[in-house]
Amino acid sequence: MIPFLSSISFGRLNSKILYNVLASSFHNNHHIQCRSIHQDDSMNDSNQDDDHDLLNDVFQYNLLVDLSPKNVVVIMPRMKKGDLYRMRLILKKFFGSTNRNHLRDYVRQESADAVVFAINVLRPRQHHFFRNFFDVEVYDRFSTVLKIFRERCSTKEAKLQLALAELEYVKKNLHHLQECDFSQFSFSKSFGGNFDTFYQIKKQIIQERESRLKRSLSTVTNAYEIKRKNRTTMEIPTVAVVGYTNSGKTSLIKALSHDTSLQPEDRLFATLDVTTHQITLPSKMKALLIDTIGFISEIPTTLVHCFRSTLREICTANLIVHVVDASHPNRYEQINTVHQTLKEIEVPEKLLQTMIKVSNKVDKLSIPIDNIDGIAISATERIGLDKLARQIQKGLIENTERLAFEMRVANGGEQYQWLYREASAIVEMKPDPHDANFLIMKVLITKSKFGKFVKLFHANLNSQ
Ligand SMILES: Nc1nc2c(ncn2[C@@H]2O[C@H](COP(=O)(O)OP(=O)(O)OP(=O)(O)O)[C@@H](O)[C@H]2O)c(=O)[nH]1
Ligand SMILES: [Mg+2]
Repeated sequence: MIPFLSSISFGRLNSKILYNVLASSFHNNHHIQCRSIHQDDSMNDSNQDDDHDLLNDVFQYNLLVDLSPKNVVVIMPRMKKGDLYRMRLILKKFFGSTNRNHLRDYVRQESADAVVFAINVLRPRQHHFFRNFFDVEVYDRFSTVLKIFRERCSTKEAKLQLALAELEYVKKNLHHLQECDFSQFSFSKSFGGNFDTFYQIKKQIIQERESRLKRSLSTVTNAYEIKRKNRTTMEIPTVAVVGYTNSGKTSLIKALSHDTSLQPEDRLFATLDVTTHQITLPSKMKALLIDTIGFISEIPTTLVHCFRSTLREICTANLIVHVVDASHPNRYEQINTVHQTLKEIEVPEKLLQTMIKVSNKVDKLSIPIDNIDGIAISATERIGLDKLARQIQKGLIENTERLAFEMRVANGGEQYQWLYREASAIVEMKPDPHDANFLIMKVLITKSKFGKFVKLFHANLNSQ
């Protein structure tokens, strides 16, 4: 059965009818068809951008379909993002309005198994109300993202980080619980007290669990740090591949590294663990590409913070490659989201300035490649990969202050052996035309190793 996802969006406050209905069906997550049923002509004045946003958001919620092949109704307030004040008013109006009966009829008519509110966080009271009112599972944006993370994360670190994020969510909302009417529950008896006692006990349990989780996380993170430091001492430069979720980061890494274990997927948050993959650049210099978690707009900051230790890989990389899905209608918003998130996790200014922007999926575009911003590539069709590899190499050489130098060494001699072992890359090696016992070697080397070489062999060299 093809999962069916439909969306209901509330109209502007001053419109007579509060919502219009969008119904969409998905085929293998690739294709979206939308039919808009306007309840009232006043909705027809909605500008196209709004509808565009709406469709895009509906598309984002296909991730839910992916998790549970059921019918899902998405309720989407028509308002500017982040306009919390209006959001509250809309919800308030909705609470008191007979429109909710329309919505319930709609949910029943579509035989929906879940209702998603396309807003960041529903208050517990609202959640509780809607859960009973619709008599199906109710999600907000935060719990949707958490649900997906929970289903997909596999490493110990990701699991601990997620548990911490969930706890943040519970903690943040705990004081709102006081607004709820819990008279129907029997907890006060079992806790031997009133709500305050219950609240205090809950708070204490949460605090204890939080410190336990933080302790375990720091052990795991330490092990992770040791690995990272080992990499640093190996002096293999690292490149963090970042971007909006589903932009093609994993596909690009797979194309550059030929690592068949990588599985790009057409779903949001396919990658939830940071992994590294070795590549060889045109100069034969080795580099490690770091596959990272995709960013998403309006991701709750608590979640970003909990993944901070994982995302620290980005801050400590030698270069950042930003992958943009050039075929996505909302690519500019996605670019902004990525920039904002990078700022939020405090990526050093130098890395931001030297960041390489890559426009992926150009095979899906009809415009000429020259008109595309950044380095135009297609990871799956292997377009533009050589140019990108050269650009990565250039960026790495500059950011890691590596030097290129050429010298004449005895074939098989001490200097030859040392350079062979220690240089980042042997760019070129050819016999000396005047003496077959000697070679002309062109190498890439770190500044510190260059110093060592000079000291060890008392060489008088000029780097390039
Ligand atoms: N047509 C086309 N599709 C691509 C290209 N690159 C990636 N894709 C598809 O886009 C989808 C997402 O690719 P991924 O590589 O998993 O994207 P990601 O950025 O790693 O996604 P997350 O890990 O979820 O953040 C997959 O279905 C890929 O096959 C491309 O150049 N052209
Ligand atoms: Mg990925």
